[in-house]
Amino acid sequence: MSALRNIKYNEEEDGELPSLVTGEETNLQEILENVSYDGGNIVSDTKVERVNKQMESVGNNMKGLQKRKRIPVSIITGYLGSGKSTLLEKIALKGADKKIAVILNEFGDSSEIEKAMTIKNGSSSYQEWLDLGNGCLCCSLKNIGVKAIEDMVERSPGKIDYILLETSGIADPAPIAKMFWQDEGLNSSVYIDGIITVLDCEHILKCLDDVSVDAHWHGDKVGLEGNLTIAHFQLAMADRIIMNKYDKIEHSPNTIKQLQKRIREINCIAPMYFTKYSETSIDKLLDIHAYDSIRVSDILDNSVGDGTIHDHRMGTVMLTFRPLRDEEEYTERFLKQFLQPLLWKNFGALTVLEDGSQHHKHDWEVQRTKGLILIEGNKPAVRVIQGVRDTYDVFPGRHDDDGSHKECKIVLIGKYLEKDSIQKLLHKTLNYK
Ligand SMILES: Nc1nc2c(ncn2[C@@H]2O[C@H](COP(=O)(O)OP(=O)(O)OP(=O)(O)O)[C@@H](O)[C@H]2O)c(=O)[nH]1
Ligand SMILES: [Zn+2]
Repeated sequence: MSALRNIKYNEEEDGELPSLVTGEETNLQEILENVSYDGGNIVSDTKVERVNKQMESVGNNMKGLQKRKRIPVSIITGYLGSGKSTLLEKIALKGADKKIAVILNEFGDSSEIEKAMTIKNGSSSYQEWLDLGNGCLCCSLKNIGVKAIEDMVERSPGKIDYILLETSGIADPAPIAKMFWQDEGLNSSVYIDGIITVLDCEHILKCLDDVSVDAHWHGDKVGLEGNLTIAHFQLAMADRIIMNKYDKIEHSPNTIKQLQKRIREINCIAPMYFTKYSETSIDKLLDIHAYDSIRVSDILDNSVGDGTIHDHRMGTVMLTFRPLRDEEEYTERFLKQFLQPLLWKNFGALTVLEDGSQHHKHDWEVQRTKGLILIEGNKPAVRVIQGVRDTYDVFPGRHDDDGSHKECKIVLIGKYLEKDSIQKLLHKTLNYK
């Protein structure tokens, strides 16, 4: 940001000063009309113009700075009793040098109030709390939550480096993640950095296999349609998976293997960490940029497995395909004829059989989309696609320096996805031979 130059009068630049005006001159009016002056200094118009330009660029830089100082929000989700609060406390302790605001979104359980929202600033902490009352962000309290977060950021300018938002144990994180995207106001002051899902190693398999729709878990009804539980959604949306309560399974290697396989079938891209009492280093959890373009290539590269579906209820589909020929194929074909039908028309739910009858399969739904799209042609470009349910955003990507990416890659995590129908649609759209 260029410092403002001094605009005091100086002879060579501003020409000679008009003779002193005593007020007794007969042609006083005429003299005054010929003098141009700016705020007490008599300087040339060019200088005034130059200063205004500088003011403008300083203003833009300030806005840019303001813009840059957006605060990352990490959403911490996971089943009741999985260890979310334990994780929060660990992060707050380890992050004592960082200024962290913690927001709790419990089901109006007043005992949570003492765990109020704290902004840890070294030793002292500001006790303020955000009570979202009886209900949860994912179902009904969105706007209150958005407003409260905005107020909090306004109230403490420069005092917050990170926001950790703990959802209630049976909240679906997708609508909460979308809220950060869709709300212009929020979009200016905060951004969603990633979703951290805490699992209870001892109970999670039982919960995922609990097919009776009215399954009870800790006394809360959580069975959803089609034998899916909230745990499926919390897992599908995870950008980091904390396999907590490892002490409960550490002596049975089979359980550990079975657990890893099962979790990977649902979400094969999020890094997984086994922990005891949510003990893990915080640089694995903060600043992960899971929702913008910075890290998407390594996220896609580190995905394990081939993304074939085992748990048809909720699984990951991963497709790699040739770079797109040009901008037109990207917008007219890839976006309009592949991605949008996939996200918006619960494509695949309704299939017309040979005899013309309609066969209504389970409604399928993409929970999370991440894509790295290479566009060739005379204006080569890289696009990063980030999606939550039916909302997607496109960011300019960066050609990796070593040019290791030769193909496009897209990962979809969702309900009842069928890899071959999606593959067929893609091949048809890009008329693969
Ligand atoms: N054995 C064992 N217990 C744990 C571990 N982590 C947390 N706990 C205990 O599990 C219980 C629940 O932990 P919380 O951190 O309150 O879990 P939570 O997800 O915040 O629970 P809700 O807020 O009710 O959704 C507490 O008694 C913790 O001490 C662990 O790794 N091993
Ligand atoms: Zn909810």
